[in-house]
Amino acid sequence: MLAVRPRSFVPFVPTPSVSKSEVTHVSPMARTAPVPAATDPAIIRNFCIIAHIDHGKSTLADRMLQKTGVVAARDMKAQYLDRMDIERERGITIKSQAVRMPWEVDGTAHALNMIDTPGHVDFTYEVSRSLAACEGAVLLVDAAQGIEAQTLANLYLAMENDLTIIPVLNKIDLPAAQPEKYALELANLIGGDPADVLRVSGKTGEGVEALLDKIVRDLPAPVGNADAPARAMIFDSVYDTYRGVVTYVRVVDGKLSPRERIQMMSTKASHELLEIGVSSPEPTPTQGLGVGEVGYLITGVKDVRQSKVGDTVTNLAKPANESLGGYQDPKPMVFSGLYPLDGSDYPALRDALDKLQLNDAALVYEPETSVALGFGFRVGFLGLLHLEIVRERLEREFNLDLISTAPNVVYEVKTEDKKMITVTNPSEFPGGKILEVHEPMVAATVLAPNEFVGAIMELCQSRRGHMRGMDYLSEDRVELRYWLPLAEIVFDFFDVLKSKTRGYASLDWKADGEQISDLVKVDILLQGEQVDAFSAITHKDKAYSYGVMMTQKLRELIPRQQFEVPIQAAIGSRIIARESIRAIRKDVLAKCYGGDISRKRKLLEKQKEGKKRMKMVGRVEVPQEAFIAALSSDESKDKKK
Ligand SMILES: Nc1nc2c(ncn2[C@@H]2O[C@H](COP(=O)(O)OP(=O)(O)OP(=O)(O)O)[C@@H](O)[C@H]2O)c(=O)[nH]1
Repeated sequence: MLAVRPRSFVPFVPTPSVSKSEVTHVSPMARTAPVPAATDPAIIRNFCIIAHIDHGKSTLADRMLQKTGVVAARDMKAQYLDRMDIERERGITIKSQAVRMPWEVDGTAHALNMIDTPGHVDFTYEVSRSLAACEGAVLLVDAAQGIEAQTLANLYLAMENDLTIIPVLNKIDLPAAQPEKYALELANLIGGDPADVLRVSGKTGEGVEALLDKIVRDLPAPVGNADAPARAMIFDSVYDTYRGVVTYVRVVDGKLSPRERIQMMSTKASHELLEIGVSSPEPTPTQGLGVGEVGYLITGVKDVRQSKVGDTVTNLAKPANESLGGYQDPKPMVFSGLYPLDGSDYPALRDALDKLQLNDAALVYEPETSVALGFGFRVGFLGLLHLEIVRERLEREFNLDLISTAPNVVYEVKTEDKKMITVTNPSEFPGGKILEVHEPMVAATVLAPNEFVGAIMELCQSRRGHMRGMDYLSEDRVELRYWLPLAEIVFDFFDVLKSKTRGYASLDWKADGEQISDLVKVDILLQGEQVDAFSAITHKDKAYSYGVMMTQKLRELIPRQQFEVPIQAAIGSRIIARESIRAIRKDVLAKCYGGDISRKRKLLEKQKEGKKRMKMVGRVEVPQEAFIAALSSDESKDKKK
């Protein structure tokens, strides 16, 4: 599937505390001499670390930075490469970074370029581009957990890119580690001898030097044509407040030099190379980047959409004929409406989205209005994690209070006159006769101990899944493959899976075609008026339960009014569920007793404030909290993934 992820606004300024002299000084051994300039491809090794989430990639990467002397121990903060605050808090890697590290083997100084990759399924495209920039991959597996779904998914991606794989077991310091068992599992998976599986601890540093040696010895050096027109692949592109967009590239052929003009092959846009250099790990300008080298470019462009992940950079004066291929535009998979709680924040929300987009090529949005929620935006995301991150940043960095509508996937609807309509919002679902509704599908892989096979099958079946296969990875671990509708998997599937398997199952999925399904739009009516924010597209068999769930929930959330309020769920004009809120008589006089005018005024002020928070839907007053509570059911469920 496709992906580019949100970027940080972290200033790209060298840290004064890591000066060059210190770097050599702190080096733990003589093997970490400074990387020579103008590198001969024979001494370069480009690799990445691939792993299931939480298996310890970032910790190992940190330890490598320390062992190679590029970061002094005292400057080491946990997860040096995960710069974004949200990343640190959640302990996940969202953006990838490339770092150059010196490492000497048999008296020869080598330059190791390590590309840290994100692990979440929303950002798989990022992983695949990072892999394409490497010759080898360290396949890292937690020695207390064994192979998980993303271990497999990433391994397959690495194999598709013809990478040399170095299998490594991490966390061997843990008392629960079972290196023998999992070395065998790994060896069965990729072939080879279990004794060749390296054992390391990112935490204590044990085995890390042996791993660096193995990277130098086992991985092939990059090959390319130094005399050909330049071709470099963009594998990351980050917006920086001071310098504009910083683009990370891997040079395949030719050379890129400072001050020359370069061209982006997909858009044909040309830019001047203001600066070119390598990260070690702070940016260090160089006289250019040659075959096999990994580094950064600064051209002064202000928007990452002008420098997209997967695109090929070439010289404008001597352009290459063919791009490196594999370029895809990021495609949003999940849409949600974002509305400011306070209507007057609408321009601020628009400005904030504009700013975030500078740094996130995958973020798309357009204005939308809702009867219930007022002015807002329909925003497209790569997945729920992407949605949460964007929302959190809008709230945190731009101080906005937001309501988001229940997320939905994109449907293609064929109407009676054979027109195909793309529906990103349930309210766009056409009313008349519908011939077909196409929904996006995913190929999902679940890994779990075999005692849970029954529970997993039951869950996938209830989510309209089609089984595609099942394999035993070892005697007690099974891999199940399903074809499932994206809409069924993207929201709470992982949570339910975890609870049904006591946390032992892991999940990975990628977009895989579409299917025609029996889908309908369920509307929610209050006092006979449709509330657009609550409409949903569901499978026909699930429409009734959605209707009942939503009407019951709203009955609890909406305060009693002075008249009876029917809450109905309907498919077209057919009512499928109904609840009603009984009437109350509001004793307005009770608030005004006593003669003190200031007290009366205070009461009036309070009432006015209360009214402000009410949204009028027809004649029914719906407190904003009811919208939030009703819409929040599907949110924040993807966190643990
Ligand atoms: N005991 C022990 N714990 C480790 C080791 N390596 C990592 N951890 C812990 O495992 C957890 C996950 O480590 P990370 O480095 O954040 O894992 P990651 O794979 O980078 O995770 P993402 O960035 O979310 O993909 C952290 O709590 C680490 O402290 C190790 O060698 N031994």
